[in-house]
Amino acid sequence: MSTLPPTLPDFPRTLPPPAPPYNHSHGHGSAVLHSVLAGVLVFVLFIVLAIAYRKISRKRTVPADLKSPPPQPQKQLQQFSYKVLRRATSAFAASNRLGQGGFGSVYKGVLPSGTEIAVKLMNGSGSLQGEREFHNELSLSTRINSACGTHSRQVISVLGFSSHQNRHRRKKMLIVYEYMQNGSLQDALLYRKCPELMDWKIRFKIILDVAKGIDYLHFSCNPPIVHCDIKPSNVLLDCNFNAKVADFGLARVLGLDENEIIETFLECGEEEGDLETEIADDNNTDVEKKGNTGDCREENRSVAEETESVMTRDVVVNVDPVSPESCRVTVVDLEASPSEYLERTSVSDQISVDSSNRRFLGKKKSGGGGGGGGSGRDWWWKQDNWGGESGRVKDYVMEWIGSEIKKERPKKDWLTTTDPFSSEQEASSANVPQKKQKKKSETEKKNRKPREWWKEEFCDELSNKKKKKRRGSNTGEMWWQRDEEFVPQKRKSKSSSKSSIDWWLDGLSGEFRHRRRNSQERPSGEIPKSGGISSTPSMRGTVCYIAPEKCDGGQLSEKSDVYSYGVLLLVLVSGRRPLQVTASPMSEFERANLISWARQLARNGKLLDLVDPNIHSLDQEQAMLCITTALLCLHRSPVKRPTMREIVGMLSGEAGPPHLPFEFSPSPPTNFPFKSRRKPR
Ligand SMILES: Nc1ncnc2c1ncn2[C@@H]1O[C@H](COP(=O)(O)OP(=O)(O)OP(=O)(O)O)[C@@H](O)[C@H]1O
Repeated sequence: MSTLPPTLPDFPRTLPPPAPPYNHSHGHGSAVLHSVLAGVLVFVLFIVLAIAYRKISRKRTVPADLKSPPPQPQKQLQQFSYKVLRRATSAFAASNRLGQGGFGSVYKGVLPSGTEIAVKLMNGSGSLQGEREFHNELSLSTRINSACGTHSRQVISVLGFSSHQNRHRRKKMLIVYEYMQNGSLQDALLYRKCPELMDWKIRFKIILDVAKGIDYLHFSCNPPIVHCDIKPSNVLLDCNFNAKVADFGLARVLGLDENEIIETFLECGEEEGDLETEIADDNNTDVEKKGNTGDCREENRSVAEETESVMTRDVVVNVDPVSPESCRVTVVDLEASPSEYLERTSVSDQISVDSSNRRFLGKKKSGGGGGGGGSGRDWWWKQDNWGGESGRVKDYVMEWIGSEIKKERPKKDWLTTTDPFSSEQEASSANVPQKKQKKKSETEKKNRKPREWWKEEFCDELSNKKKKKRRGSNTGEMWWQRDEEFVPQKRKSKSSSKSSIDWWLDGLSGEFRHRRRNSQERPSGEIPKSGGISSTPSMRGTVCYIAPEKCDGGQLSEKSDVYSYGVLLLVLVSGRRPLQVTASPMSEFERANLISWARQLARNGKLLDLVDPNIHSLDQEQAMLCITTALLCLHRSPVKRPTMREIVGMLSGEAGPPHLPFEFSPSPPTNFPFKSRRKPR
């Protein structure tokens, strides 16, 4: 019997739908798509990162041609802490004060290592110009330390700096220099009258040292550095009277913009003030307010000043950067009210000029003047131009001469003796009522402001003399009128309209007014920009020492230092200031302007009359050499001045002696009146 297996329920035979046949090409495509997408993403990310990286790295690395100047101050100069410098100078004690400049005081200090230093404390609060000078000086010093190769023995060494800001955000900027035991040449020669400087050998060495120092800046530094403010107070003397050129606050690197030089220094780190330093700040302010009471050098100076017949006082110079022709000088005495100051005006040979910020600075050299005044010469002042009480250079000199002569008038009325009207007055003096009248008018006359009486008496006298001269009478002619005769014919005819005082002022580096010169007279024949606008952003220098072309919109060049060096040479040989009236007689008045006097002596063949009578062991040949070189340096045209290298050659005897400029040769023109000093090779 067969049993059939039970039939399985008839399940619907539904098979799952067949899996879609595997599409090989589709799967491959999406994988490719994914990988492409990922690739694009990576690529984009890479691009973004690359751009970001480039941006960041561009910020960090400035192209080499835009970097200027390469040396960073922090790397080159030591950054001292304010505390260290404060301790070194006994909290800037008055007894340690060495002197005062335009933007602050200089103090003597001793570092813990025993090194003697001089610390210039620049009070930067509110003075942008002070800050700029600070950075400029640091920058230039770094450059001199690094870029100019071996440091010159004739240029001051800057050891370091400190920039400190206290809680009240008052900025103190300090520069540390090597200490120069004999201070500035100005002090040593003109105030202290150091006996050592009466030795010709030492004077001549200083002359040579300064020339070498400037030569180093012009020829060993690349690009050359123009000091822009060569004057006796910027020449410092060490214990052996070796001279060094100092103060680079106004110096410039040829071809570099001032801002480029300074920029790197603006990022200098500033120390945060702590309580101790702030207390010191307060003390310091007191010290500065009290002034210098214990410095024996200051005492010497004031004694010297009392004995001097001419009091000196600094003035403020305003040079408009837009129109340099409006070069103005203002005589300021802070102790006098603006209306008073004219009465107390005196001579100045130390005027710092800077127009970049229209800030003006000056420092008083002595009290006195027309009637008392301050004690001690040190003060500093900075402020914006205050209008009203200013005048042109000519006005200033006229005022100054006026005040000088006024002082002398009670003794000798030398001006009125040549006055054609004075004799008439004297003739009528027998008449008593007229006498009273005369007395009254004389008191009125005496009470006039210098400007007024100068104009009335002196200028009237000049015009009378001129009238006389035109009529054929040459008697009583004044020397500055004769000066015109020595001007080359071409110039003379051009400038016939100039007043006589203009020629006098010309000798005072006062060619401020010779604005339109022909292009050949300018260095490299460059043509002045229209409107007389200076190609340099600011004009800087010291009146009497500043080269005429600098006030004339001329381009900055090494030759302006050469001019200033020429004035310094004359000051060193003669032992006097460039502008000085020492007594009332006419003969002394003629000597008031050192440059004009030197030129006049050269024409008369009496160069040696210029030599300081206090000098001993004089080498006449060297003295003649110095004065002749000075006259060459003082040439009106910068291109005709010798270079500092040539000057060093002439003075050291390595080059042939200079020839007296033709216009100064006593007729017939002769060669230089001494033997060749050329060293045998
Ligand atoms: N390194 C130094 N060693 C000794 N004395 C110094 C030193 N530096 C400056 N002095 C003294 O301090 C005085 C002031 O110097 P500073 O350079 O501040 O001003 P200045 O050159 O006289 O005037 P200005 O700032 O208007 O050019 C100098 O005249 C000098 O007597």
